[in-house]
This record gives sequence, C-alpha cells and structure tokens, in this order.
Amino acid sequence: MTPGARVQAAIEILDEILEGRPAEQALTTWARRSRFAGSKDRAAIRDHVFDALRGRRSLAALGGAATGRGLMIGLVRAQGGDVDGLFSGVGHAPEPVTEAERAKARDPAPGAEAADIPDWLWPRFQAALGARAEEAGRIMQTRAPLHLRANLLRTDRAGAIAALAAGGIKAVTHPACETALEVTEGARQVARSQAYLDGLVELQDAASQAIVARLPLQPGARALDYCAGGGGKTLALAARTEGEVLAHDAAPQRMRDLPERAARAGAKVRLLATEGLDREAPFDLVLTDVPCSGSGSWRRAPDGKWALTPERLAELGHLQQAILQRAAELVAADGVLAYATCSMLHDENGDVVADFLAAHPDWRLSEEAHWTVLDGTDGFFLAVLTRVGVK
Ligand SMILES: C[S@@+](CC[C@H](N)C(=O)[O-])C[C@H]1O[C@@H](n2cnc3c(N)ncnc32)[C@H](O)[C@@H]1O
Repeated sequence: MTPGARVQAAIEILDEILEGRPAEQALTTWARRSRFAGSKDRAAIRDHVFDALRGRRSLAALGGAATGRGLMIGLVRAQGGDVDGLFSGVGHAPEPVTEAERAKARDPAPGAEAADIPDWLWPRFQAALGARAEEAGRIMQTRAPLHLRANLLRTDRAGAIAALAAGGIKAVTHPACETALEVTEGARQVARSQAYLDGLVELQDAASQAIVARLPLQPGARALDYCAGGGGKTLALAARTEGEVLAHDAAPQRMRDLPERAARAGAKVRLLATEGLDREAPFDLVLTDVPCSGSGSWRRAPDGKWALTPERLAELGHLQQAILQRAAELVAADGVLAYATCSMLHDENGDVVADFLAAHPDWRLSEEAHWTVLDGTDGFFLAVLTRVGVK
C-alpha cells in the first residue's frame, strides 16, 4: 500500500471508532476484509489510528474536523508531514484538502484541548498533576515505551539484556526498580524472541513492576493477588516470594493464560475460585490491583480517555471501595493489604484509601507511592495498609 492509501485506511477505521466501535475491533475487522494489506501496512495503519486517538481533541482542531479525515489531516500536520503529498487523491489516497477544510483548521487552545483531556476531567487531572498537567497530557499524546521485567527466577537484569541482545533487541535498565528494562531497539521482535519464549523477560510497565517491588514481603510469605487479571503482578509477586502465589479474579476467564505464563516463567501460581477465598485465608499479603479508569495507561488504550464519564468514575469508586473491604477480611492480623491502580486520579487513589480508613479505624496507611507519565512510566498508585498496632 502507498503511504496515502494507509492514511485513507486509517480514516475509514477512525470513522468507525468515532461511531462507537472499540478500536481493536475496528482494526481487526478492517484487516479481515483487506487481505491485500501486508503486515507492515497493518502495523503502520495501527500506528496512525492509535496516534490519532491519543490526540483526538487537539488533532480535530489542527485538522479542522472531529472526523477520521480531520484527525488524519491534523496528525500529518502535527507530525510535520506532507499533507498535500499524502492527500493527493491519486490511487487510493484521500482526496486533496479543500479550501474550506484549510479555513477551519486552527491551533489547539492551551489547557485541556492542547493536553487532549476532556473538559469535565481537566480539573481532576490538574489536581493530580499540578503545574505539569499540560506537559503530562502532551506526553500522553505519544506512544508508551516498551518495558520488560527481568524475571529473577530465571536470570538477572544483565543476563536478560544479553539474551535480548542475542536476538537483536536492545534494552537498557530503567530506574523505576531493580527488574525494569526499557527496549530501545527491536520492540516488535520481543514477543518472538528466545529471551521471551524462555521466560527470561515479561512484558510489564516499569511502574507496575515497581509496585510489586515496594511491597513488604518476607521470604515464603503467603500472598494472594485478589484482582489477578492476566497475572502480570501475580508473576512479579511469585518472583519475589519464590514461593506459591494464589491468583483470584471475579472474572476467572481473565486468568486463562496464567498457568502457561507461570510455567514459562518458572513461577508457582495457583488459581483460586471465589468460593475458595475464605478457606485459604488468612494471607500475609493481599494485593488488590483494582479495576479503574486506566488513566495511567491511556497511551496504550486511548479510547478509554474519551469513553470515561463522571458517572463511570463514581461507579468505579464504589467498586474499588467494595473490593478493598472484602480483601481486608482475608488479611492475617499482622498482614498487609495493598491497594493499587493504574490511574493518576485522586478519586480512585488517595480518596478511596481515605474513605476506607475513615470507615475502618483499625487500619492505617503505612506507605503510599505514585508514578505518573512524567516518570517515564505508566501512571500507577500504591497504598500499603496495615492494622493499627502492627509495625
Ligand atoms: C486492573 S485489572 C488487573 C490487572 C492485573 N493485576 C495485572 O497486573 O495484569 C483488574 C481486574 O479486577 C477484576 N475484578 C473486577 N471486579 C472484581 C471483584 N469484585 N473482585 C475481584 N476482582 C475483580 C477484573 O476482572 C480485572 O481482571
């Protein structure tokens, strides 16, 4: 496909997404009906679509319309590309930009529009990121870095870097924690590399790793990952305890790949159904990596930024509170309850913890940490809670 034809394909996919179709679904459907597209075409089109979605608001201003075509005109302009060369109308390229379209194009207004944050969310975003809110918003217009966790059950960080290098992948250490690596070359090869297939590295954001690294864990501790999902943190926990970790999720199908991932990583993980929780309790540590807005990882899943509403945020707050309360019942008297989100918003972080502590005077906050996109990671939050009187 020509570069112009790729832009036209991205326009069509974006129009479907703007009508409400999930991004992944729109991309897959397009790929199925476009067998002529090779893997490089599909990758380039995917990049266009995600770049446009991250900057949906500012690019609509720059491109003169909140349509697939407007976003792509805006994107090419923002990236300093040749708009008239790509919008040539030749072959499968989009039609040339009209005078009317040119007249509507303008620079995004400073603040929420330039930062690509919905207006209702902007005060909350500012409350969380302070004077650097616009800078953080602009970082979120760009692609997220690819981070790996060196699996200490199989190797160390230097060993992981060397094994990746043998497969043509360049990675450097990331300061977030002792296991974190950032891939600087060959990102698309990682999932096929021997280092990955042998379980030496896992795909995991550096701050997500740092959360697990910060947990107070004694060797041999009995740990439960209460919201295990795909098991990214379960595996990191197992690498730290070097013992068995129990994994639970209200939607157990989300953990379906976990046994295979654990085998590859050499980690001892046992899946636990909801009915078995009380039988297995108490635990020395219960981690609740709760469902949230995902505001810390909107670079990877940008539709979430535009789909979030005040009502959904409030609903999430209730769910987060309910999970924390239930998980607290499973913690041993001298154990630890850890609350984590991949959000940067106070509503889902400090506010939830404060409400929990107000309703549970027997618990106290023993440690709190947060990471934002300004740290070169996804945004994450961690609160470590212990019972009053426990060191
Ligand atoms: C943020 S994701 C977990 C990501 C995972 N810990 C990781 O690192 O890959 C949140 C998970 O919580 C689960 N969940 C939702 N409601 C829950 C509940 N009431 N109890 C336990 N898990 C729940 C969801 O199914 C989802 O898999």
